[in-house]
Amino acid sequence: MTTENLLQGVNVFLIGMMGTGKTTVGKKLAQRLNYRFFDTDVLIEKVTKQSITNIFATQGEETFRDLESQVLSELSSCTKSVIATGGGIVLKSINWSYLHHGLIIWLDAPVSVLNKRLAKNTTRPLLQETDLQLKLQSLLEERHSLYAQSDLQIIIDQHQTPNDVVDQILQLVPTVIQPKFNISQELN
Ligand SMILES: Nc1ncnc2c1ncn2[C@@H]1O[C@H](COP(=O)(O)OP(=O)(O)OP(=O)(O)O)[C@@H](O)[C@H]1O
Ligand SMILES: O=C(O)C1=C[C@@H](O)[C@@H](O)[C@H](O)C1
Ligand SMILES: [Mg+2]
Repeated sequence: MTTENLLQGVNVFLIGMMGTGKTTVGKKLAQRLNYRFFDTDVLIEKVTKQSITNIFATQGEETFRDLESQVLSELSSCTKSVIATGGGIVLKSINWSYLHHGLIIWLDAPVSVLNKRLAKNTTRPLLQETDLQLKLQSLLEERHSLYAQSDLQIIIDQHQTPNDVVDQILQLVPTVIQPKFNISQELN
C-alpha cells in the first residue's frame, strides 16, 4: 500500500526546531501526497497582516503563542493537509490536543546544520542579537523532550536535500501507521 493510501487523508504535522526545513520539506511532501499545504507562521502573518518580527516586538511572545494556538486549532479540523508548524508549537500543552488529530513528524537536524542555515536570517526574533549556536543549543535542550513526543522522528544530516528528506518520510510513515482493515467488506 502506498503511503498516500495508508494516510487516508489524515493530516501530517511537521514539528521541529527553526531551520530544520518544516516549511521547505512540507511544501514538497504535500505535492507528493497530493495534499494541501499550510504553514502556521505564514497564516499568522496573513491573519494579523503583520510580520512575526513585528508581533514579537509590539505584542510580545505570549500574544504570538496565543495566535499560534488559534491557527493550529482551526487547521486541525482540515483533512488531506501537510501543516508546517512554528518551532515553538510544542510549548503549549493545548497544542498537543490539536496535533494529535494527525500524524506528528519531528524533523530533527543537528544544531551545527541549523546554525549554518540560519546564520544570515533576520526573520526569526528569538535568534536575533544573541550567540546563534548557543541559543539554538539551549532552545533544543528546552524542547527536546517535547519534540520527542512526536509519532515519528526523522533524523536529518547535512547532506540531505529537501527531496531526500521527503523520501525518508514517505519510507518511514508506514512503520508507524497500521493499515486499516476494511470491516464493511467482511460483513457483506
Ligand atoms: N534539506 C535542506 N538542505 C539545505 N537547506 C535546507 C534544507 N531544508 C531547509 N533548508 C534551508 O534552511 C532554511 C530554513 O528552512 P525552513 O524555513 O524550511 O525551516 P523551518 O523548519 O520551516 O523553520 P521555522 O521553524 O523557523 O519556520 C531555508 O533557507 C531553507 O532553504
Ligand atoms: O522556534 C520558535 O519559537 C519560533 C519558530 C518560528 O517558526 C516562528 O514561529 C517564531 O519565530 C518562533
Ligand atoms: Mg517554517
